[in-house]
Amino acid sequence: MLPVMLDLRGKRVLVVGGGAVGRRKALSAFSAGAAVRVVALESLHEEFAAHVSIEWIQANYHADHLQGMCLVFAAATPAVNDRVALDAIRRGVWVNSASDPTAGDFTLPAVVRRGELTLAASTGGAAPALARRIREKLEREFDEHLATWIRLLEMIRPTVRESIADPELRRALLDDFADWPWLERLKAEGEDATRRLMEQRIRAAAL
Ligand SMILES: C[C@@]1(CC(=O)O)C2=NC(=C\c3[nH]c(c(CCC(=O)O)c3CC(=O)O)Cc3[nH]c(c(CC(=O)O)c3CCC(=O)O)/C=C3\N/C(=C\2)[C@@H](CCC(=O)O)[C@]3(C)CC(=O)O)/[C@H]1CCC(=O)O
Ligand SMILES: NC(=O)c1ccc[n+]([C@@H]2O[C@H](COP(=O)([O-])OP(=O)(O)OC[C@H]3O[C@@H](n4cnc5c(N)ncnc54)[C@H](O)[C@@H]3O)[C@@H](O)[C@H]2O)c1
Repeated sequence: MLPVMLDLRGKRVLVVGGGAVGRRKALSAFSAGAAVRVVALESLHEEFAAHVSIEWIQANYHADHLQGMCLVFAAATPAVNDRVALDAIRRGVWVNSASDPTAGDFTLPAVVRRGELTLAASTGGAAPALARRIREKLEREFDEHLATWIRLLEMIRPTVRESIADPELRRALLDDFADWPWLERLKAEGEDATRRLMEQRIRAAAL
């Protein structure tokens, strides 16, 4: 399996099934920028009333629903999901089956997001409940300070590039800023103090 980060902006995504699983997948695809269409037997779920860009079609799934889609999540009953997976594979549309990890092209990992950082845990379908537990553990270990740290690193990187000509020194400094004691410092002293200290170190290295 190849882990990838998909940019779904401007891509059309179909979700078959509007239960808890289908809605979760529709929201994930929507958050990744996709134009999402849900096909389900029941009428529009209230959770989606706020998400006007998610189109909800109350219908029995038909292969025609795959027309123009680049990705499909089968999240209905196992029998329907099997059909969706077969139809999609036949048409060359990438498909995920919520009921059978082997039926489609990919499975979804449990995800933690911290600013620009994404942590994903997958057991490849062996133990989804364990993937969730690992996600919870990662959430505790990597809290919001990590997002701030990454933002700081992104911010000071151009300054390091501009101020330090020696590539060895530049690398050593960036490597040091990306080391764990800085996260501890950030937690203890806050963002402004940490940024000032980083800037001091850059000035000292530039001398
Ligand atoms: C990671 C996560 C992401 C997400 O869905 O967004 C995800 N499942 C999550 C949770 C979860 N799913 C289930 C439980 C109940 C406990 C249990 O059954 O173990 C829990 C735990 C809970 O909810 O606490 C039930 C379940 N899941 C699948 C089946 C069918 C089967 O395998 O037979 C059944 C049985 C259904 C039934 O029998 O009715 C299948 C899949 N679930 C996957 C992903 C893919 C493999 C991921 C991997 O193995 O790493 C895969 C193959 C397909 C896919 O969906 O891509 C999400 C964590 C979200 C979070 O972060 O909290
Ligand atoms: N991946 C996961 O995390 C995970 C977790 C639990 C369950 N599952 C699997 O995901 C699937 C969905 O789970 P759920 O709890 O959301 O189920 P659910 O019963 O709440 O929802 C099923 C949805 O499928 C729709 N549906 C059924 N037949 C259809 C058809 N012919 N055409 C269009 N829509 C149809 C229903 O209208 C409903 O919206 C199941 O197959 C289940 O085994 C996966």
